[in-house]
Amino acid sequence: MESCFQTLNWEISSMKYAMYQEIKDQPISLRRTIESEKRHMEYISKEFLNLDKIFLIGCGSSISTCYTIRDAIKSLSDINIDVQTGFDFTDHQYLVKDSNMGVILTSQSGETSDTLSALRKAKEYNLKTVAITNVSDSSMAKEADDAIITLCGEEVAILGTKTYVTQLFALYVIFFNMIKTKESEEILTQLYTVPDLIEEAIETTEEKSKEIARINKDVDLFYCMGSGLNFGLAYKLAMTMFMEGALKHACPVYSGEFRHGLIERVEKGVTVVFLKAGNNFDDVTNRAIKFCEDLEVNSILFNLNDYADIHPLLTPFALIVPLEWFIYHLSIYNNEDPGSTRHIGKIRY
Ligand SMILES: N[C@@H]1[C@@H](O)[C@H](O)[C@@H](COP(=O)(O)O)O[C@@H]1O
Repeated sequence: MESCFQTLNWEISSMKYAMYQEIKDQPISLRRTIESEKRHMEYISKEFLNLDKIFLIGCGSSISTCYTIRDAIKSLSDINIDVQTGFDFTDHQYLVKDSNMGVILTSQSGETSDTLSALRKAKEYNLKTVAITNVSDSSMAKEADDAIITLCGEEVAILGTKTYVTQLFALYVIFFNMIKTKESEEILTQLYTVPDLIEEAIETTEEKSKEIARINKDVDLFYCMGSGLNFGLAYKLAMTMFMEGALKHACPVYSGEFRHGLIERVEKGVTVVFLKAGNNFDDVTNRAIKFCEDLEVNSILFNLNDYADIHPLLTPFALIVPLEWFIYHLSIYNNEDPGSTRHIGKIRY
């Protein structure tokens, strides 16, 4: 498949860090990917429909999309999905040759060694494999049985912006096409409004997020909490956005686990970022928010209802841009380039 890099000619402003332009590139990346890969994703959806089990493999930003789709569809269907890191799949997964299972490997670069070795193991056991990657001539794109190529152009910022939304989008198309209910069809219809939604959020959410960043610029540790499908986003926020991007300490917490650890640490001076979908997934998150309020914890709330009027199972698409602006400006307030890296590059160790 022809590389998309030569055809994209976006101007990178020399005055801003790479992440700035990459936030802005998200709508065009989505539109190009939809135009080029929509039918292909629907085909993969059919191919994977009758499998006994589907493994989703990735790491960092890429595994966060796997957690999100797993948790988004589990309230609507009993599709058997198992999310694993490449290392776990390679080192600890028992497999039987020729079993009726499939593996979807998510990787911006298509080269991450742990995910690549999982692909090679899946092939050794003759399982169906599909890579979702941003690099059309990467090892994963070449070695998997099939590959969905996200057309984002080069992504420089370490934490993953446009590759995150397009990868997540591809997983939604694949899995929501497997569920034929009225609700899933409504979600699929709304999914195709996401490029417009993101375009609008890029224009309208920066100032508010910048202010949140200013207020919290000296915070050292951010706990990131969500339940249901928002756990995947909380994971991405902590692992790649705060730690890799803003170089701040952070820890993802599943809201259901709040009272088994973090509850003993919350007090005035501790900061918790809550992600809310505004539906009944949020019961346990709401209880944690109330508990923290009573203890004067520094709570930062990103709630779907404040940003978009879409189905709660699409929440990550509505919250990602305000979160990106928050991380972008938090980094600037701390004199850090949000896209740079200290020890690990875009192409891995
Ligand atoms: N520092 C990077 C992360 O930012 C990235 O999310 C992850 C997965 O990379 P890829 O999606 O290319 O497999 O690898 C590294 O850990």
